[in-house]
Amino acid sequence: MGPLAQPAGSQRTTESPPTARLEMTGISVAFGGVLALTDVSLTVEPGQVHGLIGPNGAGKTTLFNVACGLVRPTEGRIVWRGDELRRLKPAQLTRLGIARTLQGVGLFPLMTVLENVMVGAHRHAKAGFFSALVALPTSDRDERRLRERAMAALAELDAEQYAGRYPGSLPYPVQKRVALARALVADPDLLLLDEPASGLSEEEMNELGDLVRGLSDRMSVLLVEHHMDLVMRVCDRITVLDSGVQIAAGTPAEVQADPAVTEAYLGDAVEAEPTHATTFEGGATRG
Ligand SMILES: Nc1ncnc2c1ncn2[C@@H]1O[C@H](COP(=O)(O)OP(=O)(O)OP(=O)(O)O)[C@@H](O)[C@H]1O
Repeated sequence: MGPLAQPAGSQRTTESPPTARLEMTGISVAFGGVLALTDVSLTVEPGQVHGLIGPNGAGKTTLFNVACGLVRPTEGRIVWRGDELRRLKPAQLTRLGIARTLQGVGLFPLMTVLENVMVGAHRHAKAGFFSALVALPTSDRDERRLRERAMAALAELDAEQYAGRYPGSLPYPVQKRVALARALVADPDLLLLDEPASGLSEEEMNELGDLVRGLSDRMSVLLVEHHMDLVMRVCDRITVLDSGVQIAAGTPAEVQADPAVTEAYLGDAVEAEPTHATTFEGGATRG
């Protein structure tokens, strides 16, 4: 897969680098009696790839879900492009210039690959299958334009040959590429990626790393990922959570050198099943 070209219809050029900033400040989330996050702050700077890491149960997915409106924080502020998002809902994301891929794949099984990607380009696209059906364009001209954009996104991810197939008939890594094409076709200013490398081979992961790095000249990326090699290679900054609390933040080198981080991961490796062991420094993975 090569670096993604600007999707057709995009307004941005290389002369106008990304300017959108996501600021999450003092975020706390309680699920019943469980404090999943306590006073966590994270800013994704324009055009940066920001990694979010931490051992199992650290609160990564919860913070990711706060960023995409799936979880409402108990406390804290979310500011996107200078505006506070008080009641962020997943259905508003595309219109706000935010796209996401979730853990797993999440493609609609009864739609073709092309239709799945077209849904991603629709500014009112919602999360459900029937909403997605409604979101498909009605006019021939709209449909043609969307189809072209979706095909361009698929082509950039080397997946255009699967356009007419149903997701369930495709290998998992191809499905992941399609899910990424669906997120990118809307030409977002912020891309939220939850464990994009899970289930990928080393070569596919390297390609994904190149792709994510290449995206940063036109969008910011928040990356939740267990594969340390990938995180260290592609991120400009990293936030580390442990037990719902931020224990470190900085460049990959700073985070790697932080004893609190090593300690958190060592504890996790000791508690984890042998097959899920994580070593922070060796780039070993789990998930
Ligand atoms: N819907 C929920 N209801 C109750 N507790 C939850 C819920 N979602 C998460 N939690 C709890 O919140 C804490 C943080 O979970 P979260 O899934 O955000 O961690 P994580 O860092 O993404 O973990 P992993 O790496 O294992 O996916 C955990 O203790 C988890 O059990």
